[in-house]
Amino acid sequence: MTTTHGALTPYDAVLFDLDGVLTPTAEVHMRAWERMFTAFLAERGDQQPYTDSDYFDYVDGKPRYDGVRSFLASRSIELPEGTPEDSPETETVCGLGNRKNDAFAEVLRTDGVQAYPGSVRLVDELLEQGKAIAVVSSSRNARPVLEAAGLIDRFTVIVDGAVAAERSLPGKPAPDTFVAAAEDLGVAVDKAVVVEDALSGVAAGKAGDFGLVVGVDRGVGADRLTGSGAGLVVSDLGELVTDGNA
Ligand SMILES: O=P(O)(O)OC[C@H]1O[C@@H](O)[C@H](O)[C@@H](O)[C@@H]1O
Repeated sequence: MTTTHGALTPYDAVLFDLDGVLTPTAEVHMRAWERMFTAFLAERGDQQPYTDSDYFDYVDGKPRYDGVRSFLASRSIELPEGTPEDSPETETVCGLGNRKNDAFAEVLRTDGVQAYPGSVRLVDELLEQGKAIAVVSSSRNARPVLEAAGLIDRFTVIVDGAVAAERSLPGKPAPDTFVAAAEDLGVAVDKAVVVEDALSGVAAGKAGDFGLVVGVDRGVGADRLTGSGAGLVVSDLGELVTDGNA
């Protein structure tokens, strides 16, 4: 078995994905996508239902409209792109993405967010050790989610979907958002660790030649995370806490 305690010790910075890594919101995104795509396919009379595999293979970890585009392409469904201003009723790539976002926002409002306790312990230990940390998320909801989870004050560098759009950075699986976060922290990529639960995010870490890519297995499967480039796979970030025993 791979030793996890102390695995982060040689590195200066840790770049955390958010949904599914710090907070259980990957599940909320997943269900919101399922609700939207299931209704969309049913309206079209499509016989092949939307499944969790569709989420993991085409949507997970990617920016909102990239996820829509990627899933529609997998079913050879062509829709106009539209614009981010499209209303959720519009039958466009952007309209469908915004339709899903309404479902996500409703859950966030009604249920709130509790961070994974093991993830909070690791973040706090890294801060105590003086390591640099950042959040790198494809989501435009990253700040509200961090706020709802009570984590926002722990992070000075947050590269989210809105920042990526402002700086014209391509989303995961491209490495650019992680590289930008390392630059913002002033740390070289080979001294930084990427922590990800999505195949697209692990692939981004691998493509960016980061010192280590940690896969967090929240359902994708350890083999697939390793196959996409994870050097280490854990099921909870508490496994990486050293408690002074590194
Ligand atoms: O639509 P948002 O909130 O900008 O999020 C985009 C993506 O953000 C990622 O973090 C999630 O893994 C995806 O499920 C989600 O689709």
